[in-house]
Amino acid sequence: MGGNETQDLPVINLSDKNMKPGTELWNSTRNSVREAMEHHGWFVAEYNSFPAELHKSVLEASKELLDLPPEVKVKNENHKAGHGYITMSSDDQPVHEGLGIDQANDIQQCRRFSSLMWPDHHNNDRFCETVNAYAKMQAELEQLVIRMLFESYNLERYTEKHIRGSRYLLRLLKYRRLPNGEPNRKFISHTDKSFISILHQNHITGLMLKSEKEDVWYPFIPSPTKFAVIAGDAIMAWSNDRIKSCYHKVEMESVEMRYSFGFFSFQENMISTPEEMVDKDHPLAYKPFHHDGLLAFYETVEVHLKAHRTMTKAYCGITASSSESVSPPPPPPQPSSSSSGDSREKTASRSSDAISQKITNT
Ligand SMILES: O=C(O)CCC(=O)C(=O)O
Ligand SMILES: [Fe+2]
Repeated sequence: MGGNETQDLPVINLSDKNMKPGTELWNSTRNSVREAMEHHGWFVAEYNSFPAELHKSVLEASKELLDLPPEVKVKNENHKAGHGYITMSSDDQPVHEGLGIDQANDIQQCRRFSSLMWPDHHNNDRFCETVNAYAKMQAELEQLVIRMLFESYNLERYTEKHIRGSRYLLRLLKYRRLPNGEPNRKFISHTDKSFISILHQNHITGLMLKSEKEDVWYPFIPSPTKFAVIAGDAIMAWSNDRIKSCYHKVEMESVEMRYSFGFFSFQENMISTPEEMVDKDHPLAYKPFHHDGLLAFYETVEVHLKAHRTMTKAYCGITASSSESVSPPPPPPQPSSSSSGDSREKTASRSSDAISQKITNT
């Protein structure tokens, strides 16, 4: 695991009604967000600007969905890796599963998804409305973080275009302890390939977040109003390495099921490092790139490299020899065959529990 563990999570309250742009409270919160992202690569948002029942209802919706038989869940095919059905098993038992709902903030996409999962049910409205309301709430939180971060770098002129070009993936995840009673450590340390990821969950612990500057693992303490906001590989490149993408993993020991909700933002516009991010201490480190191109590239690298953010450097990094001419890396293949909110290792075989891991659509 590496590093020590500590309990003092960096928590930032993002739901104060008085926190309007331009106020002192906004400015100090904005500065805390930037500081935490640069120091740790993540922070915990205390956020309650949504109906309290939404956490409960998205949890019920997840259970209902993930309880479907595997032959139904695999129907959620998506040519974008990590957007479909993901499963890992131990002793032939699924111990980790995830289903992605691409563009879940769009009700039509939720309807398309639910009619695939429940073709015989005429009434999927409740499921659709729940996941859609949940994704919209998460998108608001993500956009609040983007607004604050961009402003903290005096880059607010890019905010609206960035938000308009954002695409969101909601992934509903379920974890159980291994059949032999051992803790589930299948979800190994990795960085997400998103711009920003937001993780939220039920009451079962297990998520660990590594602090970039402290080299310490923090166990996330769940609550319905606590969200782990973490930097993905794309924001690392955009920020010219001022914000490093966050290594995180799941180690869960409970006999009770752990459910979590991953919300991942991706950028449709070309991503290029603003010149304000470059100075003599921070020479330009990345070429402009397409997010989908980065995701597609990650799909081509060897399994043991996928979890590592260093691959972003390999894709669009500027090395001493390439710094002379900054030409963008190739765009993604058409139609886009990219993506994923994560890049967990696909075949993390460990002799102790004979992991057999199957990932669909990745
Ligand atoms: O279950 C969690 O809390 C983590 C999920 C995650 O890291 C991912 O889906 O990339
Ligand atoms: Fe992740």
